[in-house]
Amino acid sequence: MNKISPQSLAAKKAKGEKFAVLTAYDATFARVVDEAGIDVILVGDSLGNVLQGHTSTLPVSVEDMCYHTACVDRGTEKALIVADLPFGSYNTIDDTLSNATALMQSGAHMVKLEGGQWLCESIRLLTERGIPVCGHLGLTPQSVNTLGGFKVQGRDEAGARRIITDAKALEDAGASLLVVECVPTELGQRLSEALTIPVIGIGAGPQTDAQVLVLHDLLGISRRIPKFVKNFLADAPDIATALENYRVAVEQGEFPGPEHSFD
Ligand SMILES: Nc1nc(=O)c2c([nH]1)NC[C@@H]1CN(c3ccc(C(=O)N[C@@H](CCC(=O)O)C(=O)O)cc3)CN21
Ligand SMILES: CC(C)C(=O)C(=O)O
Ligand SMILES: [Mg+2]
Repeated sequence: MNKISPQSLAAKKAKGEKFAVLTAYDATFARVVDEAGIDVILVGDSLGNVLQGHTSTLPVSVEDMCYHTACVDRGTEKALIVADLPFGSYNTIDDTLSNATALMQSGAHMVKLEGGQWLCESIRLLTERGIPVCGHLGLTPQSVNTLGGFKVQGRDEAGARRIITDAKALEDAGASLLVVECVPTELGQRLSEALTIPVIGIGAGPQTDAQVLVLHDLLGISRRIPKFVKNFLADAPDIATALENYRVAVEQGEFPGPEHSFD
């Protein structure tokens, strides 16, 4: 049984303690991430980019996600495992419940889905059935074709208000965590203040309750490196130390800096 829970993460926020989240997709990296003291491992659909070589997350299947979640589960002792529901796997309530069940039976402790108010009924049903939920707002990569690219979201006041309204709706529906991707620093701060549940930022500035990065980006081996990424292996002797340095930098509020944030 993992030692980190939605409740222990909520308690950290209540005490003003920040925590680190990192992706992993296999047992060996999951073990190294777990041993670095990182509280949450995200089995992200970013595996479509970093493992499969696609230019988006859209081709990733539920089968792919279950396979990698099971691999990560075998390498993890302490961390909470969150698995992405991939593109097209939560279009209907029935699909949402059966695909989330498959991820949980593969070893996930929580599922993540991208979107706002339209997801509230799904989130209510999932939590009623014992499946904790992480929301994902701001730049939602599964919607890259409707967004018109990987662009910063919530730059104007109306857009920022829409994201805050969505975030409160997800929390009210029962979400335990919220990822916010690529929004201005000020909006990252407003979201963290507006919500009781921990807000995990990626390109959302230093004021969020937690930070997440893609493992291969942090190690400096990804094809394209977004602005919000820091290569932690550049100043470390090995991968284990790089991951520990990332965790400490997040916990102490030293990462991300202004050079990794949008204003
Ligand atoms: N390797 C990897 N890292 C990620 O962070 C990641 C993935 N893959 N795949 C899924 C999504 C896609 N993500 C992305 C991809 C590109 C940008 C990007 O190019 N952002 C611009 C912002 C442009 C603007 O100012 O509007 C940047 O400069 O970082 C951001 C997030 C985040 N996720
Ligand atoms: C970038 C993070 C938040 C994600 O959703 C993923 O890795 O798929
Ligand atoms: Mg994802």
